Amino acid sequence: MRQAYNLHCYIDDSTLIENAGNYVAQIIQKRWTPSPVLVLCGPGGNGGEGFVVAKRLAKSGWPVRVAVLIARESTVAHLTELWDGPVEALTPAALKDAVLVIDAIFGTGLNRPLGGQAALTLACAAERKMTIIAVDVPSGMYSDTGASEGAVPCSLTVACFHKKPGHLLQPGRSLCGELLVDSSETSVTQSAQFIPDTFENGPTLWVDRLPMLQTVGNKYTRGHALIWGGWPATGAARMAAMGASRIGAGLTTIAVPEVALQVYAAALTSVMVSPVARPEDFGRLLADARYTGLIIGPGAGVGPETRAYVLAILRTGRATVLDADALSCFKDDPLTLFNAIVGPCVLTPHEGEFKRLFEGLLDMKGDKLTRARAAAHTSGCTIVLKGSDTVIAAPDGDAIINANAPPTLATAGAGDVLAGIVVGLLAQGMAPFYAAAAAVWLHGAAASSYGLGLIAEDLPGLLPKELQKLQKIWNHNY
Ligand SMILES: NC(=O)C1=CN([C@@H]2O[C@H](COP(=O)(O)OP(=O)(O)OC[C@H]3O[C@@H](n4cnc5c(N)ncnc54)[C@H](O)[C@@H]3O)[C@@H](O)[C@H]2O)[C@@H](O)CC1
Ligand SMILES: Nc1ncnc2c1ncn2[C@@H]1O[C@H](COP(=O)(O)OP(=O)(O)O)[C@@H](O)[C@H]1O
Ligand SMILES: [K+]
Repeated sequence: MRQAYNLHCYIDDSTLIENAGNYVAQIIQKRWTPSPVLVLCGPGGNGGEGFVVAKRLAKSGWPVRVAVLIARESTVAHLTELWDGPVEALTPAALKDAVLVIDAIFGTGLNRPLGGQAALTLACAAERKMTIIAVDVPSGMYSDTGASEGAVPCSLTVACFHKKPGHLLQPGRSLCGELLVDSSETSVTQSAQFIPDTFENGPTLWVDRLPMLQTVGNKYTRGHALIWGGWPATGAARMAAMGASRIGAGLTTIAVPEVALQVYAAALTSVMVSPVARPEDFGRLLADARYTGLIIGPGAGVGPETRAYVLAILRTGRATVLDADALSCFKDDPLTLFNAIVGPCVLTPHEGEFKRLFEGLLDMKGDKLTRARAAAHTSGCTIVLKGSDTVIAAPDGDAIINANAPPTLATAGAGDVLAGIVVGLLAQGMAPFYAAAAAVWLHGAAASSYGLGLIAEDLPGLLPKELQKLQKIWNHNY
């Protein structure tokens, strides 16, 4: 499983360069009819792959020109041998009549902003709306982080050997355009020697850990999710409850302040409501060990009451999700929160909430993967740092990047449903890191299946179809 999802590692080897270049050329030949190609080659392995692309296309009769960033004598000797045709200087003038521009300037070796003629030429190609095909990564994009210093949007990126984090993290993912991966036998064999700690989210990572129904089970054996329901924003907890129920929690209860009882009760049917008149009532509820997954935050409100309920929940040591206001209310005192965490816990912040909680503790200028990992380490929790490139990070350093979420999820309440899905899986006994990853993926898949016009209320009802698809994978594998 780990090998298949390796997102790190680069092998500087001429056989691999030859294979990668040939793969890119094959893709180009499959997708385009012979047309004028300009291959932009840098001084390292990426440039070497460019030479191989040029050689292969030229051999097939394509009109190919090659432009190099620095004099051929200065590039790595064994790479220049890959192309024995003429070369031009890599400047905007080289673009001339090219129809396809192959960006083989820099790959994973980039360690500073793209500048000079390389940046000018790519910017000029982008401005002229030429078709740009990136070899491995768009030059100027950092493969470890997806950050860009000078990269331009490409039509197609052909990742060599395997995906890197930058192919999935923004803005890198958007800059890549369509992404294809060279999964040839050699590349898979070569990357198998690495032990990765960063994965792309997908069922392979967690399908065998999903809760399975037992023929002789009852609703209690499927777990009981308890949600703190705030007031007056009651919709948030109700959406979380529907997420928890649809993902399979046998029972879902919302604990609500008495003032809100009628609102909640009138709006719910299978989800139960339990009134809490005084803080002690909530303590009594929590003492019932049949609540196997607890969540607080959606619509909870930011204030001392929410803080007190968060700490009461954490004292149980049971599997917990802290979302939204449960995070924001510890803005000035995050260590009190982290010190109180003694059991399995998932934090699901969006960037705003993340900043509130971790600003004084972590370097906020770091990339998303690094920040999520550092937050997981600092808090001792699984972190779900949300967005179009949600990162799920575990305290032990493993991290998963999610890439299946459509932008229709940028709608009020989508995060509340996600938090509910996570707690629903926790309540059924799934471990936090995998529950978080499965929830994020199912949330993205559900939203994708709907298309435009999605609102948060739609999401829970879309989960059954996605679960049924996963069951087919599970049945096939096990
Ligand atoms: N129907 C309902 O009852 C709803 C209730 N909600 C609840 O409303 C409360 C406030 O939630 P909000 O999410 O509005 O949070 P907040 O109001 O706490 O934070 C939003 C602020 O953070 C900033 N921010 C920075 N990066 C952001 C990002 N990537 N995504 C979102 N905001 C970002 C925004 O600019 C904004 O100023 C929570 O309790 C939430 O559960 C919302 O979920 C919406 C639906
Ligand atoms: N542009 C986007 N593309 C994909 N997913 C997104 C995008 N914007 C937000 N999301 C997802 O939608 C959800 C929004 O959650 P959140 O910001 O907490 O909103 P709310 O509090 O309104 O529920 C998260 O799961 C987030 O990852
Ligand atoms: K490149």
